[in-house]
Amino acid sequence: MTDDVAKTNGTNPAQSKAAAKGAAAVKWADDRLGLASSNKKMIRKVFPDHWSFMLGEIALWSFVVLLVTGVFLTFWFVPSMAEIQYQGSYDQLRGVEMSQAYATSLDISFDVRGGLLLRQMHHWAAMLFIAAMLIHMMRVFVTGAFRKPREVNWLIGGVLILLGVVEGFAGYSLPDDLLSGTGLRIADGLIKATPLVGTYMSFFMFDGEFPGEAIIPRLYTVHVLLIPGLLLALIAAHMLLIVYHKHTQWAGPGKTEENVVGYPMMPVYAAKAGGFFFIVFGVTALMGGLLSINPIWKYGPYDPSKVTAGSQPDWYMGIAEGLLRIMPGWETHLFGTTLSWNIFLPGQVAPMALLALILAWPFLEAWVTGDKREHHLLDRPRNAPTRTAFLAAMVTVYGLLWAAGGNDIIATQFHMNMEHITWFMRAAVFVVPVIVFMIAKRWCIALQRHDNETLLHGYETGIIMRSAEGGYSERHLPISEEKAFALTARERDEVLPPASKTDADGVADKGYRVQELRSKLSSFMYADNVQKPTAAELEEGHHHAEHEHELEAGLDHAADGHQFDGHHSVSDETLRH
Ligand code: HEM
Ligand code: HEM
Repeated sequence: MTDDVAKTNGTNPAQSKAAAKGAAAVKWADDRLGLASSNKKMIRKVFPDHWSFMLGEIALWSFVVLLVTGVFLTFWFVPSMAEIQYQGSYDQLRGVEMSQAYATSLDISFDVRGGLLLRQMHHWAAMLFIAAMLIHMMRVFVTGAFRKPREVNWLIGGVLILLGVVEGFAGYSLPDDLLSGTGLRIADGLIKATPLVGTYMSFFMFDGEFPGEAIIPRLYTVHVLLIPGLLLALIAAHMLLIVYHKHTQWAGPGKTEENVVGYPMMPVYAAKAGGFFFIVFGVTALMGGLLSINPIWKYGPYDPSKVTAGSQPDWYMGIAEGLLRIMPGWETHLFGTTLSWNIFLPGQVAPMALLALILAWPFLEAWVTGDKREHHLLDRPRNAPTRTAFLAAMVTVYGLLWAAGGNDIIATQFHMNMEHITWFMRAAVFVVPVIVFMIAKRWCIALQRHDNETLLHGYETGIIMRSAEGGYSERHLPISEEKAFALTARERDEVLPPASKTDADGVADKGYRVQELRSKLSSFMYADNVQKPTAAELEEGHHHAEHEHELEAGLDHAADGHQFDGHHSVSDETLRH
């Protein structure tokens, strides 16, 4: 800054005076806030470029849209369950007794200018927020971006997704229409199913018997203050950790575990990210303007004696719904109380167990491999077949439960028996993910093999050559150095040797069982993987290719300009890996 001022000093006195004033102001602020030095670093912060890094940003910007539209909604929404008579402009409900929360939600939809747009934008942004988080989480998982040093950010992410879902559910409950109340009724059932303390918890939450008068004002505080505050704090921590760790990158020439290659924050990345905010805002505005969502006027106010046909929860609740629908009606009666496993297991235990398993995966992987190094280069999904297959299995569980949540719709649309669908789903959620796991794992391994083929023998050109003897063969050409580098920029997987019952001195090893489990998991996870070719194999591959080249020398013209240059198909740099 002072350098710039000195330069201007020499040129124009009027300008230099203004610049000196500006510098003084900046110095004043910097002395107190220390921003200049930290900003200097931030400005030069490098961010690698890949489309998949956009997913976290979609989550971020849709959260901003939620904050902005949510604040507007608070101007008109009254979170009260006090009964009033609706007198707004929606004819079909005029004169109906309803809560003030429902009446003001109707007002926002019909009588506040732009209100429906904002309500719908808010709701679409909520859908997008959770979808973006989930897909972002999958990309982090499948590329191994959760490895050291990013495990804490992975766990923060886990809390973010959980809070996001609860926040969405709380929002969905606020308008107090029939769908809201039906959702709350399910939540009440889930809470009551907690063994021993369930009823007390429900009474505590609803301030007495369901539905009571307290739930909407309470959910309102949770929805506009508590959870947004927590989300904001955690997102800030998430971002700070990304800056601190630096972003991961894909392997390629010049990109190592020690550097980050990409665009600087200023001006490129800031402009890109800033522009992206407007795209996300624009898309949600378009959706809010054009696509109807949650038409709360359709079913009327909440009435515990009514249920709606055809009501659907928001998409992210689909799996909870599916779990509840396929669970057999198990109950235990003990000392005059009923333990409702039919609700407790699918409603609380199963979703939490699934989330815990996914969140624990990085730690499980690190324990099995014993790898304590930092990783800044991403794994190609195929190079971690077990991890990728596990994700495929989880997505399958999710999809099946989602379908199970719509078993009534499947039954009516496809003229099927609902009982049959339920029975099918009960078996399918255990069997199909295992099959998917096996297929996905073999698929990854096949792709690894394909990579090795390409490295050793070049890529298939589709050009069929006829030899002097009359035989046909396909022409292969070497891949570029960049590609060869990227393909070989991975490590060999090590499989732990079987555990031994005694240590080196023949004394029984106490940790034997744990070591045995670890080595079994290690061979389950890594033994079938195809390792990248060794330097010697690559060398041999290219000699072989050269030999072929000599044989084919006279027939070379068809390969439209590509020179077969065996020496360069595998560079020295590649061999280093
Ligand atoms: C409110 C929700 C979230 C927001 C706003 C958010 C935002 C971001 C952004 C902008 C990035 C950098 C760009 C990118 O890699 O996409 C990032 C990276 C990351 N996020 Fe999130 N995220 C959220 C939720 C999650 C969740 C649910 C998880 C996982 C459970 C997660 C784990 C991570 C990790 C491990 C990184 C570092 C990845 C790397 O350096 O390659 N995040 N997040
Ligand atoms: C992650 C953040 C958020 C999510 C996922 C979310 C989700 C939702 C959803 C799904 C609804 C139901 C909308 C409908 O009636 O169709 C809703 C309603 C509402 N939200 Fe949010 N919201 C979030 C943040 C906020 C914030 C930060 C505020 C205010 C500061 C807010 C204020 C409201 C209000 C006042 C309503 C009731 C309006 C109405 O339904 O008529 N929300 N929210």
